[in-house]
Amino acid sequence: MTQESSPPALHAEGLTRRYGSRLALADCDLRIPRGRVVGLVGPNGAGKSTLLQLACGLITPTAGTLRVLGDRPGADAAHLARVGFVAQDTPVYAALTVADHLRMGARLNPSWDPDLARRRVAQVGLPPAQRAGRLSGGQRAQLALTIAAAKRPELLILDEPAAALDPLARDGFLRNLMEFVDELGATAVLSSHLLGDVERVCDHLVVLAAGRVQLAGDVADLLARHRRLVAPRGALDRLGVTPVHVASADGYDHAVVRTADGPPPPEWTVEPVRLEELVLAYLGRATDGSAGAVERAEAHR
Ligand SMILES: Nc1ncnc2c1ncn2[C@@H]1O[C@H](COP(=O)(O)OP(=O)(O)OP(=O)(O)O)[C@@H](O)[C@H]1O
Repeated sequence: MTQESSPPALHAEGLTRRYGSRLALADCDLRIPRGRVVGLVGPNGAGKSTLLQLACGLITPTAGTLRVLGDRPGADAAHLARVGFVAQDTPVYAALTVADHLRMGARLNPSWDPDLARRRVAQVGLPPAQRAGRLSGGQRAQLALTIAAAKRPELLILDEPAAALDPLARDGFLRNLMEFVDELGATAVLSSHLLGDVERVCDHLVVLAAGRVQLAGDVADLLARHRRLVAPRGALDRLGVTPVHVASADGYDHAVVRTADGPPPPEWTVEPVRLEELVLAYLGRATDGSAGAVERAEAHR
């Protein structure tokens, strides 16, 4: 089966999760194809960790369905082995050494790749005899990534893995992540508040806000489907389309619109939209309460 013909990495239909009376995810439909590096972005409390924990089988949906690699998340040990997870605080066992972690990984995971683990530990300079409690935040993140990747998962899920790292450590971490994904031929889903990181490594984007999917699709398609219009303030009223979002500055309106809304009037300056602007436009729209239909760019590859 090719990556395109195999079941999607993640397929949610009407996915809903409540914590008591709090609605963390509301009726989400989402289809993430395989072979992508997916950026999951959204403000605090948007439901990102909830979605990732559902995908790992750590929690179950209140309503709706979620299929991961074609199966119920955490359906059995074999399915668990196909998914690697690096949780938000990149947890490791403080009293165990780096080498202990690798030994434990080998015992617990049938598909463990000892060569990959040893090679990566050496490459990122993790001292095997060092207790994990004495590693820096960046080193702990590298160890957690190494353990998740040495399972040789088909899907690697990372919840804000680089949040606590300095720019240099983050750069190294992301480079490593990309090498892993290439080497494993895996799909990766990472949540992040750092849009620069998402822009750098992700080719698929999911924007969540208030527990709902606001935007989803391959980055190239999403960028091609939107543009930025700039015109003197007030001209927008004559445009006759509903922009995704408008920001005003220095007497000008900057509107992010869908290309499907037709050609812009001649007095408008048309510019390509950047990923950060696109994300902010959809988040702004969700915050304004003007969110309408979810925007999706279906994957073509
Ligand atoms: N165990 C829990 N018990 C109760 N409410 C929870 C629990 N976990 C999450 N929530 C609530 O669900 C909503 C979504 O939380 P979630 O952690 O999924 O958001 P997030 O997008 O990952 O946020 P952040 O970017 O701050 O990590 C929030 O309102 C949060 O308070």
